[in-house]
Amino acid sequence: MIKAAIVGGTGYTGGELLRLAAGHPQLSIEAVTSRQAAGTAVADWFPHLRGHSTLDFVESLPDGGRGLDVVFFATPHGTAMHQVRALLDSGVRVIDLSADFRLRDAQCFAQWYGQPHAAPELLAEAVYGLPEVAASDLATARLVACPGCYPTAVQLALLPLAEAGYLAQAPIIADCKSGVSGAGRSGKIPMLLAEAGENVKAYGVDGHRHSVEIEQEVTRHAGQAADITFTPHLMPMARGIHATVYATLKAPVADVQAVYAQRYTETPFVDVLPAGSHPETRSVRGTNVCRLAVHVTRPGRVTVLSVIDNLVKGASGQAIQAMNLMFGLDEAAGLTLPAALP
Ligand SMILES: NC(=O)C1=CN([C@@H]2O[C@H](COP(=O)(O)OP(=O)(O)OC[C@H]3O[C@@H](n4cnc5c(N)ncnc54)[C@H](OP(=O)(O)O)[C@@H]3O)[C@@H](O)[C@H]2O)C=CC1
Ligand SMILES: CC(=O)N[C@@H](CCC(=O)OP(=O)(O)O)C(=O)O
Repeated sequence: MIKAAIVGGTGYTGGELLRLAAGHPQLSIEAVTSRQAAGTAVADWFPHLRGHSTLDFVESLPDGGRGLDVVFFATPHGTAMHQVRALLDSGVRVIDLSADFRLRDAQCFAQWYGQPHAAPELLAEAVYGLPEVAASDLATARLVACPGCYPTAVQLALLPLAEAGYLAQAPIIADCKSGVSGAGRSGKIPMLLAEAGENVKAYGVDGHRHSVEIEQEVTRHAGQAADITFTPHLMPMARGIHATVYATLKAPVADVQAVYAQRYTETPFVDVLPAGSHPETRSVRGTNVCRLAVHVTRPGRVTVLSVIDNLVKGASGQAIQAMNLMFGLDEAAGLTLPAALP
């Protein structure tokens, strides 16, 4: 049994970690923190977890986390980076769902996240935890940076073209839509039903922090610069991301569908749909699956449609997938149920 704790258990991703842990045969959540809910029962906070968790929230990790195998941080950016060093020194591995260890460069982090990095010496060690790329690094990782939700959907859409050397530097356009849970549970006015319902709106067009993360990673997969125009939109739904990614190839490729099918034959959570398909966000709701469809719209131009659940493959499910690989478990342990539909 893996002994784990969650820092930041009252948010959407913390709640999702607890839900997924309830169905995981080898994961035991020993403690879950919240400053505002300390002393109250997890089941009082999350009605769907009644009967699945007997824990009470605690203010901070008991005994500083010592004795645990792994700690998940489901906290806002700028939290984990202050606490990770002590955990690693105690022999506890860390999976951070925030952006604290995603960017390789501390100055770049400071520029996009508006604060200096508190542990820049750990950036080189942190494994960027997209399991479809990093499975072998995850096996030995002490510190894992879970990819952001939009970057997960976009990278999986581009990965086969990037790795095969087919992707041109530009234009590459990622037109993305997200449900409101992507913004967290802290009650921002634009996320209220009366504001987000019956409405679609772009945001962050002049610069979203995920642009730099997407470019950093696609450049790494391609081994050459990738210039990506990324535009997110807020959709009137609770969960889900739909990424429509327009890629330009260096030259026409004979069978792009086969390139995708081949790249993802051994990856349990990427489902390449038959040619001509249009994946739906509801088909992955509550699951760790990314569904992809590839369309060649003219020679050398590819449109990839990619859907994920932002809270599962985009956050907590991906974190558990990474944990499974870190501890030598079945990669899919605890993550196999299909979506609830409709
Ligand atoms: N929502 C999403 O779709 C995705 C989110 N992420 C990332 O995951 C992280 C969590 O997101 P989400 O669950 O949506 O966030 P929420 O705002 O819903 O929850 C944040 C949690 O962190 C706790 N917290 C806040 N500040 C601190 C602090 N200084 N120290 C300790 N605990 C703190 C809060 O509890 P309390 O204040 O009571 O301590 C709460 O439990 C973020 O970094 C987010 O960017 C990543 C991918 C997708
Ligand atoms: C709808 C919405 O607001 N989404 C969030 C992204 C959430 C996420 O996964 O990103 P991080 O983990 O990097 O915070 C946003 O655009 O800021």
